Amino acid sequence: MTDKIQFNHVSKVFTIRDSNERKNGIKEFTAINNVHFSVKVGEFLTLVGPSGCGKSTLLDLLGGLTKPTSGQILIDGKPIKGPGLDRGIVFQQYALFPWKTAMGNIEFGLEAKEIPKKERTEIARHFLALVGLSGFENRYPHELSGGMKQRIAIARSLAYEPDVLLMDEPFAALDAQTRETLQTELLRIWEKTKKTIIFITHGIDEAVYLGERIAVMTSRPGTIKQMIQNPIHSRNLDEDIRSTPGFAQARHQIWDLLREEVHQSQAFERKNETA
Ligand SMILES: Nc1ncnc2c1ncn2[C@@H]1O[C@H](COP(=O)(O)OP(=O)(O)OP(=O)(O)O)[C@@H](O)[C@H]1O
Repeated sequence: MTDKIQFNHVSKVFTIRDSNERKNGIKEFTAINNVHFSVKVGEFLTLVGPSGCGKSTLLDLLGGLTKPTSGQILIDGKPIKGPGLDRGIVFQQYALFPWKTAMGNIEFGLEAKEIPKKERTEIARHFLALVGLSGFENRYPHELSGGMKQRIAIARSLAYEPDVLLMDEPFAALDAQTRETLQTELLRIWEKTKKTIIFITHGIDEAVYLGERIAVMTSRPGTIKQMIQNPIHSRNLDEDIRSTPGFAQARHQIWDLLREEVHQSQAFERKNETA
């Protein structure tokens, strides 16, 4: 399989204001350092790491919302120049337009592609059905549950047919039961659509349940500590995979890798709190 995405030794340094610094009150802060990995066409990669290790920065770079300080990110062999309709992004907060209905929200991305109204409606209906929300076409976001809103956000991202779906802790704000249901639905959608997915999470269980491969990140500055081929990924979605010994083993392996990173990240946060 060919590479869809390549991170070639990517680093991102932010400049931040700091009154204790001599250099005009400006300090440099390395958020991610020398990140180097690739993702195959149609692959589902989960990225797990401690708080503040640069997960969202990495996704923002992929989305073209910000640029690397050094290194290069390629999609289909070409450097990313900015945001594009080839990449759909789903954030933790649903980011739906409150004044648009479910259909209106899904159709939004299609308007940018200048797809005629009739076709837009057909496509939106198709993706509403794909996320299990047929019948909710005319509901406004405030009339939907958190899980439903996130399904709409996923449908909206899929509707304009991006090759790549970038997901930044999309289920973090949901209750445990809804989260597990949506995780299974996301896998079904992925099997049907064959999108390349990069999914960021704090949760080890979520990373193991979803990822074909799991990238474990170090604490700040974030880099890839280890890339793990998930031994339990090919399975029947109706099976209770979370209770299998393979799942427990993968979970344990990742926790072993993360433990030290989480402690470092917490120590950094405490130090900054008292500074
Ligand atoms: N625009 C910015 N300017 C300055 N610093 C930034 C900026 N964006 C992020 N950072 C810093 O870079 C580091 C990485 O942030 P990022 O949000 O990518 O981490 P994260 O792993 O997604 O965190 P969390 O798991 O808590 O959501 C943090 O210390 C953050 O404060």
